[in-house]
Amino acid sequence: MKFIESDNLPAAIGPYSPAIKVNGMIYTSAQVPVTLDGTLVERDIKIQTRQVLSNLRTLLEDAESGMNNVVKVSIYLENIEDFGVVNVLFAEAFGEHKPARSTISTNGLPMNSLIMIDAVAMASDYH
Ligand SMILES: C=C(N)C(=O)O
Repeated sequence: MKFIESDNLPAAIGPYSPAIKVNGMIYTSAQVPVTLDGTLVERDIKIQTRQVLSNLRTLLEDAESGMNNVVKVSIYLENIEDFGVVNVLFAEAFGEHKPARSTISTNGLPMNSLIMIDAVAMASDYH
């Protein structure tokens, strides 16, 4: 098992690793909509979704994987009404690649975020 850290991402906001690599697979922690310096972006679902997807992309690339290697995504929303907007931005981020996905709305997210996303992906050296 390898603990993945990245200098290109904000620090974890709790006692967990950004991602773990095991058996050729990358398991990411849920990404929150914060910038590299740890600042929470504006409380707007489009801005927060783009930041989370950007953080996820950076994390996966630093873990020798990538968006096209993603197998499963989990999305956590504060408001299920944001589902449609998130779908549009999700499709932009993943393009033709369509991972398996689950989306749930929750009663509150860390840092009062509107969205968090985590993923399971194949590492590029997976056989
Ligand atoms: C933000 C998280 N991934 C967490 O608190 O688990």
